[in-house]
Amino acid sequence: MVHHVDETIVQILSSHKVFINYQNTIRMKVSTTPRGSLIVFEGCDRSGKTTQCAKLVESLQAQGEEVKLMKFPDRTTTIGTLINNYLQMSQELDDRVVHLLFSANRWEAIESMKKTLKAGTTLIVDRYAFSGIAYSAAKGLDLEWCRSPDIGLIKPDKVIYLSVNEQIMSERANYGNERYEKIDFQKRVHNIFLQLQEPYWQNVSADGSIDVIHKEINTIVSETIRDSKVKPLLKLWTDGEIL
Ligand SMILES: Nc1ncnc2c1ncn2[C@@H]1O[C@H](COP(=O)(O)OP(=O)(O)OP(=O)(O)O)[C@@H](O)[C@H]1O
Ligand SMILES: Cc1cn([C@H]2C[C@H](O)[C@@H](COP(=O)(O)O)O2)c(=O)[nH]c1=O
Repeated sequence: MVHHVDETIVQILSSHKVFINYQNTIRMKVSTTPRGSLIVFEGCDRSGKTTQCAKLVESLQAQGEEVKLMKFPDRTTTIGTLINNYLQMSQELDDRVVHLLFSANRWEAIESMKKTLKAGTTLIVDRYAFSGIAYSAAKGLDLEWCRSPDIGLIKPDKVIYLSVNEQIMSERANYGNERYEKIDFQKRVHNIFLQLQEPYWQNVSADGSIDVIHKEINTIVSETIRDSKVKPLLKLWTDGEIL
């Protein structure tokens, strides 16, 4: 039994889920690992997401963080293969069908994401549910209809939105090869992304050099990882904790 535990010690212990009761005695000790953070990158095509995700993973690893990179769509699964064929225009699908496939492609990853985060590994994710809404709503589908299949996924700790001038993006390598890579369509996508922003979003202007953008992102993400360690994992767009 411990009496009159110092405030600093109380804070350190509670961040590791060791609780002190009202008499300042140690009540319970559950030795759980602090969780990893869910960091999502969003933006239009060729805004630099993949480049920045790779640099971030490299620098976090160099700082000693456990970190894993993921990407949506994950084109390696059966659902991902259908999506890939659609994006490369070798297959036509109804807009609603492909929207639901993109969402299903995220749901098929949820158990592994949950396990990874709970084990203390930070996930860096290249596109998530916000792309799902932005691209489908830009085709004219109802925005709230587009949101509904992704309700209950894991809520990100931070969404980093990379914004780049559409003309600059269109001049980047291989632009135009896939279905959505047209300037007017990307402008509509960008406007919908702006409507989706919530307090946990951070806009980063990505017109500048790769290294300058990386430095800004690194600062944002280091703070997020530090702050989210003791927060519960929440569900996206609905109340509740991910158990
Ligand atoms: N800040 C930058 N300045 C100049 N070129 C860049 C910058 N960031 C990325 N690029 C280049 O632009 C191209 C697209 O970058 P990247 O693949 O990272 O974008 P993306 O957002 O992941 O694209 P997509 O969503 O279309 O797959 C690449 O050739 C990359 O080297
Ligand atoms: C996740 C997701 C993506 N899209 C669109 C956005 C891009 O045009 C492609 C994916 O391209 P990437 O180079 O692999 O990033 O798919 C979408 O329409 N809906 C989604 O949910």
